[in-house]
Amino acid sequence: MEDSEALGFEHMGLDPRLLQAVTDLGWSRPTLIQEKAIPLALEGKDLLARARTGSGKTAAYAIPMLQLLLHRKATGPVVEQAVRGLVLVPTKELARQAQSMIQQLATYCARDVRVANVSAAEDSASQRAVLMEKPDVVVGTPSRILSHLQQDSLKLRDSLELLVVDEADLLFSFGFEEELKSLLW
Ligand SMILES: Nc1ncnc2c1ncn2[C@@H]1O[C@H](COP(=O)(O)OP(=O)(O)OP(=O)(O)O)[C@@H](O)[C@H]1O
Repeated sequence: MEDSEALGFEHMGLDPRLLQAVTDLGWSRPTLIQEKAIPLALEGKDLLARARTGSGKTAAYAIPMLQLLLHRKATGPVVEQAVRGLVLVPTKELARQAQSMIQQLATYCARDVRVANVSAAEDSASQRAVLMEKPDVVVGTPSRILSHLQQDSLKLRDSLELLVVDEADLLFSFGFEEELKSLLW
């Protein structure tokens, strides 16, 4: 956002650990999509957002997701560790990129919010082991997520609170529609 009236990260009510990560990344101000999306997502609104490539969409969903999870852990009743956030992406490469970005933003709160990419190249057994630890956020392609749901290595029904469908147009054009439906309905 080039406008001097832009709402800076420091005025979004973010956890200082997230602000520190943003500073370390050298981001002095939010991009337009971040400025618009983050406050609404923090209010708990459902969003459908569209912006050109490279406009910072990953952080636009990752920052509020991390903030909401941190806030819940800091202020809510103590609840069992569970997968509360799911990020669906169309390809393994995008899963890697999304996880890497989320992980960078979670650098200073990695103990409180754990993020796992189930589409990483490891075998299914290693992924099951990761899922047994109940990471707070799981990133993956629909086919991989569905396969873990079917094997019961991933359970979302009673715990999922935050869902991101990243690159939704690609996800649908890759023919994931049926998998997405079985996942989400
Ligand atoms: N507020 C910001 N200030 C400066 N750089 C930023 C900011 N937010 C994100 N970036 C950087 O912009 C680049 C693009 O971000 P990102 O990959 O999230 O964009 P995207 O919109 O998701 O792109 P794509 O559609 O290709 O996935 C990354 O290198 C990221 O580190």
